[in-house]
Amino acid sequence: MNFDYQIAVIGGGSGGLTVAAGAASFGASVALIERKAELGGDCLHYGCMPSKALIQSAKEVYEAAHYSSFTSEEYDRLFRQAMERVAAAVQDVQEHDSKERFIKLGIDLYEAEAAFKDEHTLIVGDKTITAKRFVIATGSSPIVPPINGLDTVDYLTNETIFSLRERPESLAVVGGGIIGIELSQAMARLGVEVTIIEGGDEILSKEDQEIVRTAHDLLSQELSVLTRAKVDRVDKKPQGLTVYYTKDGAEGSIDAERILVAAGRNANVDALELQNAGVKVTRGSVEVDATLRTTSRHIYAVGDCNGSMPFTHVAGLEGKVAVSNAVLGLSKKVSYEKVPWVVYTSPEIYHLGLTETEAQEKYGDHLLTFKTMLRNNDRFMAERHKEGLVKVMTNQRGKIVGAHAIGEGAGEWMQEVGTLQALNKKFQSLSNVVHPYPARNNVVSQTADLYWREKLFDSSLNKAISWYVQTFR
Ligand SMILES: Cc1cc2nc3c(=O)[nH]c(=O)nc-3n(C[C@H](O)[C@H](O)[C@H](O)COP(=O)(O)OP(=O)(O)OC[C@H]3O[C@@H](n4cnc5c(N)ncnc54)[C@H](O)[C@@H]3O)c2cc1C
Ligand SMILES: NC(=O)c1ccc[n+]([C@@H]2O[C@H](COP(=O)([O-])OP(=O)(O)OC[C@H]3O[C@@H](n4cnc5c(N)ncnc54)[C@H](O)[C@@H]3O)[C@@H](O)[C@H]2O)c1
Repeated sequence: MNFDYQIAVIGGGSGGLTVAAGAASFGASVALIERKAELGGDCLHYGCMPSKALIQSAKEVYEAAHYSSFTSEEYDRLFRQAMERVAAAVQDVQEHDSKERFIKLGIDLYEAEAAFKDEHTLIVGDKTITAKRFVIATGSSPIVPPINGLDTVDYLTNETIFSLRERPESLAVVGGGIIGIELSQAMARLGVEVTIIEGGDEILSKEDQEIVRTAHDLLSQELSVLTRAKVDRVDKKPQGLTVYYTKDGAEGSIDAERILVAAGRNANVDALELQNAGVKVTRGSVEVDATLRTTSRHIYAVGDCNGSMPFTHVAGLEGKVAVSNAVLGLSKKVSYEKVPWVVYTSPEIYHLGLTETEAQEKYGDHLLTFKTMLRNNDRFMAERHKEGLVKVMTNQRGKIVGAHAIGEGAGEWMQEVGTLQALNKKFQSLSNVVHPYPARNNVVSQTADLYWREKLFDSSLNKAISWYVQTFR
């Protein structure tokens, strides 16, 4: 059977663009279908890029506020400037992800929503295209929980918050996950009074508990955090709204000008008519095996839509694996064991592998945990950023099973541990690498030194060395 294309990629975000560009570079005929006017997906338009631009602007304002206090009018102006800077940053990257770039690679672009007609046919707007293989990369959208009255207020999500130009006086945030926390801190630093309402026991539920406690304490200095709080309803008021919630059995309420919903993500699968192609959806996401194949063998799924790990670098990783399998015919498996992530709060949080609780469950008495508090490191003392810690867990031989940190710039300097793990090196080998003093990553080698201290202290080798020094030197 003849097909219009060898590969049709649905979705022009982080995952889809990686697949389309990779497939075209190997000489495949490729169709890329994107329902929005621009390529780039959530990361570029409503996610990583605008949020990181906003976080940087907010950080500068926050640091400046240590030296001179701003009036309400000055905060209004700084807020507008921050939002304009966000738009400029998105525009910069948009040029990099331009349609022309992909057309030049020989890819046929379709600007329409795609739906499967049958296993090899897509309806794309008023056209029909066929392909031998498909990669679904349709991403995710914000979950809007069924809260009474929420639909009567003009609530914000990550898709609308970056379009704000006027500073709200106050903001209630539903959800204390990564999105809620990053955006809340940025807003607070731009002069918005923020209250986070989190239904679970703690914010940032996927992080190591000790790291979360530090993050919670530090964030509470800048904004209000309510945990174990269930939002019951939202009432619209002439000026803003009131959020009613139940916390620990008691009812409470807060008034706010705006409300942001950051309550998790839903995979974008509804429009695809996946049943027509025999593709199964499990727990709301496209079901895939370790090679990223769906229940239809010629159809693959990458990125947020498959429910694995909703990060841009994971969409990129999966995109590369999908190219190997769908284009080159390999059966490469994707592994998430060595995938780190960073929460871009101030200070940043770095996450790799198991948390301490998970590692203790898995390794029990065989687990080694090495920890350095930043207050015991010269650079963090010098910069007066002493809050935070580094924690690395290994097995008895030094194989890294988890690494976590909270501290100024942790997203950059902790990746040293991620690189060691990816290269299958033992944690203690870092002790042999000379670090320039007082670079922040000294705190990582300082932590690796603890391995030797633990291993040598009280060991028979240490006793023999002591005997040798005392007897012969
Ligand atoms: C506020 C925020 C901040 C974030 N920050 C970070 C961060 O700092 N680091 C990080 O790693 N991750 C971050 N993420 C997560 C990251 O944005 C996602 O993991 C990433 O965008 C997923 O890429 P994707 O290709 O799966 O989906 P997307 O990038 O969302 O792309 C999917 C594309 O498919 C299109 N589409 C959907 N359905 C159809 C259809 N039927 N037909 C045609 N087109 C369709 C959509 O329009 C979209 O363009 C953040 C997310 C948010 C919301
Ligand atoms: N720095 C980064 O890499 C980065 C930044 C932002 C987002 N992301 C990605 O996006 C994903 C989604 O982020 P997210 O924060 O939306 O989701 P999430 O699932 O991490 O957090 C959602 C939070 O909302 C809470 N919640 C849900 N319904 C609620 C309700 N009705 N009332 C009160 N609380 C409620 C949940 O308990 C949870 O803690 C992240 O897991 C991450 O993978 C990554």
